[in-house]
Amino acid sequence: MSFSSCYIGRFRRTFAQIHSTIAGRLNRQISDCQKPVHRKCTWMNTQARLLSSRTQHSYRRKLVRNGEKKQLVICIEGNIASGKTTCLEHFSKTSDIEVMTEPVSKWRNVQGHNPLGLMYQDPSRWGLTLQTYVQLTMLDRHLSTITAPVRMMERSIYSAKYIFVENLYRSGKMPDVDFAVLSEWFEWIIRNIHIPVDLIVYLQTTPQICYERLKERCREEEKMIPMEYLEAVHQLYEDWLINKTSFKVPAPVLVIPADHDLPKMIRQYEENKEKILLGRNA
Ligand SMILES: Nc1ncnc2c1ncn2[C@@H]1O[C@H](COP(=O)(O)OP(=O)(O)O)[C@@H](O)[C@H]1O
Ligand SMILES: O=c1ccn([C@H]2C[C@H](O)[C@@H](COP(=O)(O)O)O2)c(=O)[nH]1
Repeated sequence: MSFSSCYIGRFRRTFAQIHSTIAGRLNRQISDCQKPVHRKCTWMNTQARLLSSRTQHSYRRKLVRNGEKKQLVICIEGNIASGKTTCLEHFSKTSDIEVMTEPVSKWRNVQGHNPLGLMYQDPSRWGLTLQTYVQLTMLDRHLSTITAPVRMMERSIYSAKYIFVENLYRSGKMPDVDFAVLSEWFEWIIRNIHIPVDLIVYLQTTPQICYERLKERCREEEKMIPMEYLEAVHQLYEDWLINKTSFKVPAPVLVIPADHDLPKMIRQYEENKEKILLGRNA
């Protein structure tokens, strides 16, 4: 087999895997968000109907998650090492809440490769690779079946794009063409797939505290992260969720100050539990 046919064969297999992952998570129905339509059709038919519906009507139809019901989806957002996983651990003890951490283990090992580590070593070369995989795995998380009345998940497909892709691009570490490809992928996803988020819980920290916690956690790939990186991520989060000057915020935001020690954080989580369970920020 020639090098090119072997390469094309591998590309086709990878594309088929990605396609079946996403398609498998989707209900093969189309929905207009206000008026759900319950028509069964194939993935290809769905695409065809989406296209035709867009040309004929002003409202937009989106693909929906398998078995989508009225469960609440809460996304926990915050800087690296702000305490998101620790927060989820706390709420995992509550009945009726399903917690879902970020798929970091996948980002550290995809078929024996470590895109997270590669990205930190050479962001210009590997930023696109990591963020493409982050986008896929986060989409997979958003579309997976919810098994409890409330789902709390760590970060979202939105922060992957609005914080991490944006940071790579703004810092000059992502070439224009990589940013354009990722942006078109992202825009297609949010235009065509319904990704419900009911509340964003923002763990608001100072970059200095995150730096200390990052050092304490000591994840191998993150050893070279400088303070400036955490400051840039912090500013992007503040502009998105507090100042609301950068990107559209997909849900109401509940801000929890998170520089405090663990006992105080747990008290704050308990104080905010009812709001979180109701998906409210006030
Ligand atoms: N309130 C806190 N005070 C001190 N250390 C904390 C606190 N919350 C978390 N940590 C520690 O900080 C590190 C990062 O926390 P983690 O929950 O993994 O953050 P994230 O998931 O946001 O990256 C971990 O070592 C964790 O034990
Ligand atoms: O889109 C993303 C999301 C996360 N990362 C990096 C940042 C951290 O090194 C790890 C996991 O983040 P935590 O805040 O510790 O959960 O993944 C990224 O590069 N791009």
